[in-house]
Amino acid sequence: MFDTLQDIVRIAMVGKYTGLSDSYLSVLKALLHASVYCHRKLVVDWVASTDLEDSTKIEAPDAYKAAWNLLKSADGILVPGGFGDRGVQGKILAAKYARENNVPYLGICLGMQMAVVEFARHVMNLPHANSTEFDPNAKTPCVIFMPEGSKTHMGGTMRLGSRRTFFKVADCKSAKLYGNADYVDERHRHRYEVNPDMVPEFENAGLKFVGKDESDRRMEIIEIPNHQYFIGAQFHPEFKSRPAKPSPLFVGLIAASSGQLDKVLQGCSNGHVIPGKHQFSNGPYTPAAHQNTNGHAKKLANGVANGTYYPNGNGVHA
Ligand SMILES: NC(=O)CC[C@H](N)C(=O)O
Repeated sequence: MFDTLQDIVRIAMVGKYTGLSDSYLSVLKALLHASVYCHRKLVVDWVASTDLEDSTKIEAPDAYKAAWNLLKSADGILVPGGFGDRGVQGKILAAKYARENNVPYLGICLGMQMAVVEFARHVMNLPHANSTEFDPNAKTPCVIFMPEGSKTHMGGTMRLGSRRTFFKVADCKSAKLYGNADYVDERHRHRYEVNPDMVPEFENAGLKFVGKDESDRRMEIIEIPNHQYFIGAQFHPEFKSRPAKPSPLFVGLIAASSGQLDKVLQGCSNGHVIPGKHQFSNGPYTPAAHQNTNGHAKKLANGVANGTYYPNGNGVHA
């Protein structure tokens, strides 16, 4: 199927490239599933985020030029999840470029958090905005350590696994892509989150938090409504993408990057949901159901410690 596709869609994937991690491979597969759905031949240009940074311009001007050329010739930009501060500035620059030039953008986990920092710095004029992951004493902490976590017990306190996101804005792009669902269960893996106290400021400036958790205090999906496709998710939609069930947010990215978003969104509101539309028939967590489906007791323990856990039985822990 892939080999018969002619029209190319070019996605710049901006990350750290010191060896491909499993999570990048999942993102790659999710891009592929969505591209086949949109009848496009996927070309992924790997852009090392450090190469976009000013320091590279001086130290390795050719790498800097090559990275920016790749970014600028992409139809869409994806910034995946990650940990550690190397290359973070480059991710912020990629989000800025996408936002300012109306280029489709999908930010996943760290890619969403950096889009929030970028928006604070350059739209809201808050030059000291940062995540406390990268500056624990940030003057404007717009991404903060999750209160229920513990800095001294890293492994066990990550917010992990399937959690529920409730759509707060009915006519936003992401809700439509998910088939106008009221909520969706997706997988998580993070320790930091958008500072809920800054949400009204962000929303007044035009960054909308269209998906939140059940507490309404944890931000799950961002959108810039007047941009062609600028979406960030705190969760990892790539983990539930399958060849015949592409992830809706990835379909949105590829559709926007190949001039098909309106058609896809129209299809969604006419009831033609993307085959990847997630199963919503799952009840809230029960230990027996969870253990019967996959038996990952360790993940279960983490999940329960950090709030409500929603198994959904369709490959959540695959
Ligand atoms: N998976 C990720 O991208 C994690 C993002 C960020 N490092 C956090 O812990 O919240």
